[in-house]
Amino acid sequence: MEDSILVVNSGSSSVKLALFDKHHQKKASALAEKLNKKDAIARISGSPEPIELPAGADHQQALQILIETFTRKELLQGQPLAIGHRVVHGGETFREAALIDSKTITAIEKVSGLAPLHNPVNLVGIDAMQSLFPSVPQVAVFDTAYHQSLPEKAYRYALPKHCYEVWGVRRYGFHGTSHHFMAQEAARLLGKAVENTSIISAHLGNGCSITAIQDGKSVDTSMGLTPLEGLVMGTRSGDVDPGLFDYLSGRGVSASEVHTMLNNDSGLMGLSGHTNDMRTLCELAEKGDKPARLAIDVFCFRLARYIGAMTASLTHLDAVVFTGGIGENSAEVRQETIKHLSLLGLTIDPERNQQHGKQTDNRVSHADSRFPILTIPTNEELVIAREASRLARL
Ligand SMILES: Nc1ncnc2c1ncn2[C@@H]1O[C@H](COP(=O)(O)OP(=O)(O)O)[C@@H](O)[C@H]1O
Ligand SMILES: CC(=O)OP(=O)(O)O
Ligand SMILES: [Mg+2]
Repeated sequence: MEDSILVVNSGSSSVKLALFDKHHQKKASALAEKLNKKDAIARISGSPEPIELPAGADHQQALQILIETFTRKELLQGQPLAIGHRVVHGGETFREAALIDSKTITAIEKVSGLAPLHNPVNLVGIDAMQSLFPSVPQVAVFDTAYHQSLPEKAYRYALPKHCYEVWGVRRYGFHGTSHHFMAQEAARLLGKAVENTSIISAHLGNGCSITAIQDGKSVDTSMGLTPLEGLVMGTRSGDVDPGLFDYLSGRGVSASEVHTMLNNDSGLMGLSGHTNDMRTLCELAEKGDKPARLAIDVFCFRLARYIGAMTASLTHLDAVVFTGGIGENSAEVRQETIKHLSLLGLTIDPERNQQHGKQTDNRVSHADSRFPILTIPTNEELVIAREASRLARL
């Protein structure tokens, strides 16, 4: 008898799948990447053999092949009990996860232009799963939902009122599923109730954002109307002067070219001219590559400025938390960032930091640090599986 909950996390060029049992233990996971490219490829975790995808395979094809592989390997027997999807932008409609029906899909479509790298592929994932498993309940878990607690002073831009009232131009915030999980995990590690726990949570993956969490609730965050604002990211610029549009248009660069530049060709990729992969950049910088060093420096300095800024939203602080592929694994990024924050009394313990806090109690801060600094592995898939179970009433 099948007891799986399937989680689908579609990114711009990749799709991640995870299978959980009814008790939310992970049974299997898979990743398909380089989608829509000649060398599209997939892999099931723990299996050494990659799965061949047809050249140029898209999200729909990749999902179908991965589900067939799960079924052939008897990781999935029959239909899952429920399917949870990560959906990046939920606008102001969704304060929490929602069962997917035609109304939910229309609402997701309506805000797709605000997360152009994410929402359209999230919808492809939903459509693919509805075709494969038409009678299974499906749930959308929104990156924006956790940030619906932002106070108005944090979510409004200083723009003419009608921008918000007519067009919904406001800060929404993203990676909420991960930041929410950080609040819960930090509370558990610190032995506190989440309602009394206040942290600064830095989610540093391909997309990067930082959130101030006061007493378990998001009160400020670095991403805005779209997932472009704020920190330096893999290929996204984060904050730039909006005067850039006018300046570059005077030099023959169209708005859509600037959009592509800021989303796809900037950030670590733009500064280094090599790659958006932080691990590779650290290796290159170690060998003396100057653009790679600069990319890391700009990344860490911007992050440090934001950690400082986030303290304005908090009345107390229990910990600064690092997560995401970079936050969990890069001792160098944590060290270089925290170096800028000695005025706040934050200090790193080099040995604990090298071990990513794993051999201790998740702490990478020095005993003298005014506030603890923790590394916590994020687990967006687990949160999505829990939400899917809850809404599907399993
Ligand atoms: N050991 C490491 N050192 C530095 N960076 C790392 C390390 N492991 C992973 N990363 C970086 O993490 C980033 C990807 O983060 P991840 O959270 O997996 O991304 P996504 O947002 O796609 O889920 C990449 O820049 C990658 O280089
Ligand atoms: C919202 C966002 O930036 O997501 P990701 O990090 O998956 O690109
Ligand atoms: Mg991610």
